[in-house]
Amino acid sequence: MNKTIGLYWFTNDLRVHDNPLLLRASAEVDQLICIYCYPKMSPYLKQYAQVPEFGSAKQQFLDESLHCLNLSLNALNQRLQVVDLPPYQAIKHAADKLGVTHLFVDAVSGSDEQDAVDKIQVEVPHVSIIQSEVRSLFSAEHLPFDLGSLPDTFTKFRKKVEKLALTKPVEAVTTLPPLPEGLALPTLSLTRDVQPSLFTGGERAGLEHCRQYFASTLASEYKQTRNGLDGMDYSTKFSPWLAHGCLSPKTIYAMLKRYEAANGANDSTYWIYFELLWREYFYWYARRYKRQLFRFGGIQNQAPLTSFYAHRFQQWKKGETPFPIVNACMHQLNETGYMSNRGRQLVASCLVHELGLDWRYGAAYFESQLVDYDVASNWGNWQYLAGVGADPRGSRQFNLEKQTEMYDPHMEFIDRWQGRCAGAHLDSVDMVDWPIVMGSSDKASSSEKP
Ligand SMILES: Cc1cc2nc3c(=O)[nH]c(=O)nc-3n(C[C@H](O)[C@H](O)[C@H](O)COP(=O)(O)OP(=O)(O)OC[C@H]3O[C@@H](n4cnc5c(N)ncnc54)[C@H](O)[C@@H]3O)c2cc1C
Repeated sequence: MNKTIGLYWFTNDLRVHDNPLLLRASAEVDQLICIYCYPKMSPYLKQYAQVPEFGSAKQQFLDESLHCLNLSLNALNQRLQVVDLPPYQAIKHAADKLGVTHLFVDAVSGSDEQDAVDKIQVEVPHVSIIQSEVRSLFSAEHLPFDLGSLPDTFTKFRKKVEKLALTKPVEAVTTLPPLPEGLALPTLSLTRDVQPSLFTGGERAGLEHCRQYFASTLASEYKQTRNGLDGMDYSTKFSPWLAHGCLSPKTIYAMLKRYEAANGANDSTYWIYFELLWREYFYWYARRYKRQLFRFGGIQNQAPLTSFYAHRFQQWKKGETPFPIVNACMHQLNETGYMSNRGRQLVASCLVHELGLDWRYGAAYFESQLVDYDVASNWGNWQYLAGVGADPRGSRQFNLEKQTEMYDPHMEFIDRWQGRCAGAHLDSVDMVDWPIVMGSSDKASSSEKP
């Protein structure tokens, strides 16, 4: 009988523990190839984010996560091939060259990845595609509604799912089929200088972070502290590992339940689950709305009133606006690749309401910089704040002065991140900055005015 050859395409599921799809691959094929297609900045992202490349903290976290995954696979006599090709080309090449019979891929929430899977299904029909949820709390069969009937607000969604029993994390993969010989794909070696950073990528660091978090009492105070702006302890900081799939939400949930059993459940421990449900909502939202996630008019298909002021967008990105709290948050993002949830809400509100910019520019800039960038959570939250998403109130404008009084009353955060930007104005206020060249005809016409 012919050998079956599987190809496991890692996307945002960079782990070996609690990975039901990898477990399935290990049982179902005779040989296995593990690939990851290294992301490149798309022309769309370059245009909207207006940066030539991803932020260095984000890149470093990804590289560390891939390195760690490779080590985990090496321990199972396998290896990760980090491929310098777009997914469709890489998979097609492997299918043509080696006769891949099975493709294993997470049920992705990004529409580009799903388009690649759909194209493979059509163009390489002999490959069986096995897709299942690897990075959500629930699976599609688990949900008490069809995806097409996803509730239009988070609260309705939460009420339907929060009492559902969750399946436990799966047992660790202990063996993997061997790698077939003869696959020549252009691969990348990830040897960058490691810079000091807030987070270390990879499942080992992620699991260690969770253990330490739940070994402390922080979870019992989470609801009171979660709106902090600075520091490691006010919120869980699970997001970078969740976004890359170095941690699964089920693993976190299981640890949370163990913590509650040992220390008691309270509003704060529940609120961690509540926030994971927000993530879950956006995961299904992205799968439900696909490309509408990136549409100016959002899922409401109602384009907001806005304009494009190139200068204002640059000020926002660099943290040189007249709003110190916004500047401080943007400096924090540019330096670390991370920003608090409160900060994200404030800078997004500023971009949309104070600066009058198209929300997609802000979302794209976040995509290029955030160490925890997640397509669903990022674009879903931006839509929500721009009033074109799942917000029942339509739109949210934060009063930046009041927010500063509440969350940074002594301006410590602002000073730490140098948010006070002397003389910052939204637009030019000096006549010499106006881009009008006074020629003779201008003089003539201006002299006609009273
Ligand atoms: C404009 C905007 C863009 C955002 N972009 C992203 C993004 O790209 N990736 C991302 O993971 N989160 C994003 N968020 C959500 C949230 O800000 C981060 O998840 C959170 O700040 C991460 O820090 P933490 O892990 O300490 O969060 P915690 O407060 O400790 O929350 C625990 C977990 O719950 C989930 N969570 C919390 N709040 C939200 C939320 N509003 N939406 C979805 N999930 C949530 C995250 O997985 C988080 O790790 C965005 C929020 C806004 C307002």
